[in-house]
Amino acid sequence: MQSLDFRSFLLASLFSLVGWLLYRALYRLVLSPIANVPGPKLAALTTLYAAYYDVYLPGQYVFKIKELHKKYGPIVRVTPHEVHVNDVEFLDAIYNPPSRKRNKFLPNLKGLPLDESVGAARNWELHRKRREALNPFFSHKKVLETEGLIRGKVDRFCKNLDNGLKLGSVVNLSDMYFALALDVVQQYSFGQDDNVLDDLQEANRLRNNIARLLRGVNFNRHFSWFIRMMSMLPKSIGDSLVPPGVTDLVRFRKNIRENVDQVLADTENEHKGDLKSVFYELKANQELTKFERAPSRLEDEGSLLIMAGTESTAKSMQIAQYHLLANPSVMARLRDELSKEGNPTELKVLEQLPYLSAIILEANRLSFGLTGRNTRVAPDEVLRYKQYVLPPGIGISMTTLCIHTTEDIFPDPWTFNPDRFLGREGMERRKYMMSMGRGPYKCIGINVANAEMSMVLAAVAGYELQLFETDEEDVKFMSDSQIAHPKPDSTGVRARVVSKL
Ligand code: HEM
Repeated sequence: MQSLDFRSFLLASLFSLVGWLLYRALYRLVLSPIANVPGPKLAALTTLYAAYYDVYLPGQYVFKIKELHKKYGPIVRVTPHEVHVNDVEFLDAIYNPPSRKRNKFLPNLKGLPLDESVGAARNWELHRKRREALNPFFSHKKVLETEGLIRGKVDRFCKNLDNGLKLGSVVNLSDMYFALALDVVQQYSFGQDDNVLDDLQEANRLRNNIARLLRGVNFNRHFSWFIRMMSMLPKSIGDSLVPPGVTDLVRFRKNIRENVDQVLADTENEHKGDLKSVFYELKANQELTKFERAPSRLEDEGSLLIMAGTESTAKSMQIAQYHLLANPSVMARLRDELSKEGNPTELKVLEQLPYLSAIILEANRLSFGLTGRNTRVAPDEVLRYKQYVLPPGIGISMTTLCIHTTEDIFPDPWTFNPDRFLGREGMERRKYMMSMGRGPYKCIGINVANAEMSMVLAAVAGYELQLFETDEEDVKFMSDSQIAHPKPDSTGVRARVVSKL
């Protein structure tokens, strides 16, 4: 009797499950308010379609989406809950509508579990509060005050080039740019750094770890339940099953937590340093609630700051450097511009140089910033795109890939051409740049990144470098995993130091 009851229970559960799946399929394909948006039926039916391109191929969904637009037109349904628009004139409606609210889209925040960081604040109001606490550290004025810190690091960078020249060895510029960006953002955040520029083997190890960690982002985003499940298993079993990127993330966060704890434990501010650094100021900011200053919240904020400040900046610097070395005419024009100004090193002068600024913009364009679907949600507003009505709660995205390779705006888009940002037309074109994001969520570190890039690129132009076993695929956007990844077996941009000019 008991086994009969159990069988009936199983059967009833099975029927309910099948019924629920059928209803869900019907809803997604027919009843959903975005059922009329064109796109592959499989993408409308299940997120596994996106997962196939994101995780299995991997990092190819953004490229597939670009293809889908050729077939389906400027608006495509890319998952059951999300549409993608390929129309630069719709940028502001998604990212920067004056005095209207935009939230972030929950499924896209699951890739990097930094839940309490400013970047993961899903709700516009919470985001604004966190952003306001950070803004003062990133103003242009504040960056000018930290010029000496960046100059010290650029000098250390050049010492590594001098060493390479003396020893006749090959230098790994990717490791060096990574170390530069990491040292700077650590100083900015914690008032001290690990001086990774002095230990390039460590820089190489850390760079590879972070790249591996980022390669895990798409998996985490689609299968966050798996990560949660693994974390419940005994450590010995869990550790052997989790993908390598997750172990790296745990190690990375542990390191950040130690930094945060050191700042919190430094009650006399003995290690505060001369400059105001983010976490020393946040811990003293009485306007923030206790939760906002709690160690675990600060650990998330620190992890985001270090990761965002290091990886993206290092990437843009590598891209600029590669193209400067691969295109002697571009390097010649940069050297000419610098020499006409008396080879300046001051940030205030460097940031006014039009060609150097155009090189930085072009490197940022080809870095593609955050390469995934940068999805927003209008919480209380119906959006309209052509004849399509997009009700509140629907995810709407545009990828930087689509924007930065729009031929009408950026002709011959895969060619490194700083000229496209010069003159009146060039100025006009800048408004379509998305590498730093747009609107209230846009990059907070723009001024820091620009300062680092202009100072180091000007300094390195003073050396004759020759690329060593490096080609464009070492810097090209070939797969998306939060940021652009080059060919999988790339060892970075490497060069021989031929002479000091
Ligand atoms: C060339 C270098 C950089 C690029 C291309 C870049 C790109 C971006 C992009 C696209 C976003 C927007 C994310 C979104 O819309 O959700 C962002 C956010 C952010 N970036 Fe950067 N970034 C760079 C450098 C930096 C630096 C140097 C720092 C720190 C010193 C930094 C810290 C941040 C932070 C904290 C956020 C989150 C801002 C928020 O959610 O309000 N970034 N970055």
